[in-house]
Amino acid sequence: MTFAWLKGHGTENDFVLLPDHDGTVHGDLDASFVAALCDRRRGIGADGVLRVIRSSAIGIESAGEWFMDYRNADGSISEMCGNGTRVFALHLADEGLVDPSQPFVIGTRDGDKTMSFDLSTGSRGHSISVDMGVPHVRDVSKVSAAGNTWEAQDVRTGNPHAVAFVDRLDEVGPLLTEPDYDQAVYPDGVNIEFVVREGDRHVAMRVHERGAGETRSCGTGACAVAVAAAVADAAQRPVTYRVDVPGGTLHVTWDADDHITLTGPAEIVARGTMEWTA
Ligand SMILES: N[C@@H](CCC[C@H](N)C(=O)O)C(=O)O
Repeated sequence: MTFAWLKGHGTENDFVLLPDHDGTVHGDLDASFVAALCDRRRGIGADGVLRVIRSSAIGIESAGEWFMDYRNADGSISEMCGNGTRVFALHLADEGLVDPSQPFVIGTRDGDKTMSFDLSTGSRGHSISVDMGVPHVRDVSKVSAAGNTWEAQDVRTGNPHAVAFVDRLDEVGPLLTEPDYDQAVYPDGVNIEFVVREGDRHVAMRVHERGAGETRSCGTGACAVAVAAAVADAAQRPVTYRVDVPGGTLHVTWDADDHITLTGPAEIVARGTMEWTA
């Protein structure tokens, strides 16, 4: 099989994009194929795959023509990827498949998301916002790493997150293995964020992602972190947090209508075709 691919990232959370508009190229998108593509030694290398497919072709109801079929680096499916939405939207705009001068909708497994480009700087794609919908704040459980245990706020931003405020980001160790968490609270696994305060409405985080390990950024995670910080701060909404990640900076606004908006950059860095023999 020969297929086209692109490589992009949002604050260094990187993705292989697979154009497959009618679903005829990749079929069911096999998990072992996704894992091989994402492998940083024997594949292209990425934290996840974004298949670009028509909503009608994947059979999921959406007001948007285009569906972000997201897969983690290990081949597992997640409901949502915040950084992925911006990279996906930039690709659609680059290919002339959407008009970036107007907000437009893309489909995801967490429902429809409205994308908006800030074209004011003239550098299209360098500031893209996504309406992430309404977060769900649940209970507190515990997470452990490097011999330490912290309380972690359960926040759902389309996918599950455990947000732990720590004194220093290096006290969680190298995060080469998954931190311990309460499997009764997160039976389907969890993305775990470790957060420090940097100033007023300003935090920094590291993340261990379900299905990908430690990554340089996580958009849904940044949203969960901002929500956890706003809850801890008893902040009046609307409120905006700057969230520094190892791969850059994101901004998260939690509005009076309860919706969260994630804003950050996106870039397409490479493209090619690949011969694949199973
Ligand atoms: N990096 C993503 C989140 C990807 C999905 C996550 N690993 C999960 O399994 O839920 C983001 O930017 O949100």
